[in-house]
Amino acid sequence: MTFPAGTILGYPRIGRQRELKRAVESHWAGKTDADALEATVASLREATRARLAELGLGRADSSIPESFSFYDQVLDAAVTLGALPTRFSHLRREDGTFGLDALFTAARGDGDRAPLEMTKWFDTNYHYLVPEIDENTVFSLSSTRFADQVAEARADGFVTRPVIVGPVTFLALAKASDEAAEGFSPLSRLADVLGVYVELLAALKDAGAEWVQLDEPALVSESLPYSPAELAEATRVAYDVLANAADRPQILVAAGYAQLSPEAWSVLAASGVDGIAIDLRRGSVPAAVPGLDNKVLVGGVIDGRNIWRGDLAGAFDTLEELRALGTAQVAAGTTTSLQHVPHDVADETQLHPRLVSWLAFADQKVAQIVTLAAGLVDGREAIVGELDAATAALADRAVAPGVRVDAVRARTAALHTDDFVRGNEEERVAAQDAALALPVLPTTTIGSFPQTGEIRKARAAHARGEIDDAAYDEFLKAEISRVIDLQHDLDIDVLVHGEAERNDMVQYFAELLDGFAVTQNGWVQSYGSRATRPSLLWGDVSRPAPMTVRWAEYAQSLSEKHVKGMLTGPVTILAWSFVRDDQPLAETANQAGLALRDEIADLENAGIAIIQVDEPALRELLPLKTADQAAYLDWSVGSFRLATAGVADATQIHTHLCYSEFAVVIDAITALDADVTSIEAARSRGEVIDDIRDAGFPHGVGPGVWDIHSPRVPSVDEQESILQRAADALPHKLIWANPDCGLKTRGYDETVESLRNLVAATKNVREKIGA
Ligand code: MET
Ligand SMILES: [Zn+2]
Repeated sequence: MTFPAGTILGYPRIGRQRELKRAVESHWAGKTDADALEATVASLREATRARLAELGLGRADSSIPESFSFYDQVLDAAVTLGALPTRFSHLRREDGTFGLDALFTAARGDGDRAPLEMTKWFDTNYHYLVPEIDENTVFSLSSTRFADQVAEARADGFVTRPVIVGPVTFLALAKASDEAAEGFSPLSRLADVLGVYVELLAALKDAGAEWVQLDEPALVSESLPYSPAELAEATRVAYDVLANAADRPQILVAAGYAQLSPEAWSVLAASGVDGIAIDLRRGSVPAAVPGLDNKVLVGGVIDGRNIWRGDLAGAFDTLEELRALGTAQVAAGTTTSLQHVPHDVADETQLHPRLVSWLAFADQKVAQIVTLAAGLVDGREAIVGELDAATAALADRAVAPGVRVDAVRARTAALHTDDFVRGNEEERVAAQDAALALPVLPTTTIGSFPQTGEIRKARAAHARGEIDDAAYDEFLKAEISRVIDLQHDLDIDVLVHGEAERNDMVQYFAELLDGFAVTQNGWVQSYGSRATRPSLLWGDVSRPAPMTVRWAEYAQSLSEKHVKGMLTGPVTILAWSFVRDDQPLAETANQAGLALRDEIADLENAGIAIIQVDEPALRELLPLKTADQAAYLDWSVGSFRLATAGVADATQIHTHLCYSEFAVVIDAITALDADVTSIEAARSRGEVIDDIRDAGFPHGVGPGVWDIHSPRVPSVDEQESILQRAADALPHKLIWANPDCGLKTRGYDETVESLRNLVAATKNVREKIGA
């Protein structure tokens, strides 16, 4: 059984108009029952199949992936393997399976039953749910969903290729449950999950699948708790069992996001699997190794993670190079699932046509795959017109106005090491102490206040032109003044203006900076039913005019206390946009850094004494390969320093990072040289404080005492205990009291109560430490 000449590793599942979001949220709200939801998503899958066939993928040759998920693909695997934590056992049905209610409850929690933890999927902004495994986890085939979807497609005249997280990646991404013994490693349960995968393969075959795709991106990563050698050995064990299963479809193992480790590559080549899909954008053509002669090799030459039309001729060259490895067949593929890009450039009506001609969203990438596949079958001559058109678009992009701006380039070229260095820390501390007159354990928040329906309505009305600029300004001023009054009432020490003017912490800046475009429909799933709309960073970045100064100045005019200036940092602006791929990220980051530096100078001149530059994405972009990490940290930290190093000693720079894996990037966080850093701490009840102490972190630090990701109101005691833990471990002078992250997703009732408790907790601790 051969493989099609071209395929994609997965397709966006949220729907062109975010139909999935609407359908599941309506179900969660109790407005639609499970049957209605199932019917809606079945029609969504039907539309996806029809669209992919229309774009040129074969209906019956397994080239269309079945990559639908209600919430997350790792959760789907956990449910199918029966591997939900015991706190959800009661949701198992009489026939032993888990239904939709179990899936959603594991994702979202239920009263005291905490949801599965969520974390970033490799170096993307997509979040998966972390399986919890221990010695006693019972694995058993607990859902027929994958097989049902194959059958559904069959009935519709399609032979699709189910996409499932593979056994090694499933366990490598899991964490030991709270019940596990100290030192337990989830991967030690490999032999036990394999039996279930064997059963699953048989069920898929029975339903009509001819190929199955097992995703094993763990095999590219050097950032997991297992070495490449351990992961390769697990791969050997796993695929020996699966390849020898008596009753199975052909197996394609897919490993995108970076170069497959040489160890895993050799193991997979020597194994009995039928195909291997590799990433040739972030990886290169691998070495010839024994066992390839009977394999299909899917060359990931179309980038699943960016939105550029790119170099199609170069992609075809790479496929031809792959043929020299002597595999049974070479097919054209995407590097990863297309779940990381929006659906269709054709849905954008406001973008400049010239920019549009350089872009490829998911549907355009499918068409590129179809072109490359035709070239593999019929020869380069057959597709030369398409290859040349893509090359011409690249050439046009290189010379278009705005892509390279001399004045911007002259500035980055003239940068000097001094531009990245702030004044001596001791002098800074003295100057800030004198200038700011803050109490011990100052209280503050991370920036945003609740984004009420009223705010969203006003923003939309303004965007539609229903209220004019003056009226919208008045609205925002009233909102700022309300938020300032509230903080006065709560007796918070360092205030914020609340960020009501921002639709999103990156897009707001993208709209005001040169070099960016924003989309109308470019939604990308972030987690569950949540999607973001990344901006397109296509040209040289500069700041035509101040972006936040007016609001900061107005807010400061309403208070005797300090109001923080609030900016998004250069690394996060890059990480949460689709960035240009025609120059090193370091150059783009410095351009953004300089734009922010100008903004910070203007804020300082306007009398803002404390300026916060958020970098929640600093950890996320950390390369998966250890060899690449130092260079990344160098330019990312550098761009933050470039943004912030121009201020006077007396101006206090804050930064905010919302994750607790502090230890992983502690040196980089120290090197940011911010005066104060706020981080996530509440979910682990302050565990990260020990890392901060052990590292001898020299700057101010605000370990979040309230987990804002949950609607729960943390009590005074709860917040006090985390703050007390900090006071016991760290010099009191360094500690700040604040929530975990911004409050924009919270409601006002819980916000006011939680902040009141935070202030009370802080006052209690101050008293105890005699401050
Ligand atoms: C994801 S980090 C968010 C920081 C931002 N200043 C806010 O409060 O919303
Ligand atoms: Zn945050």
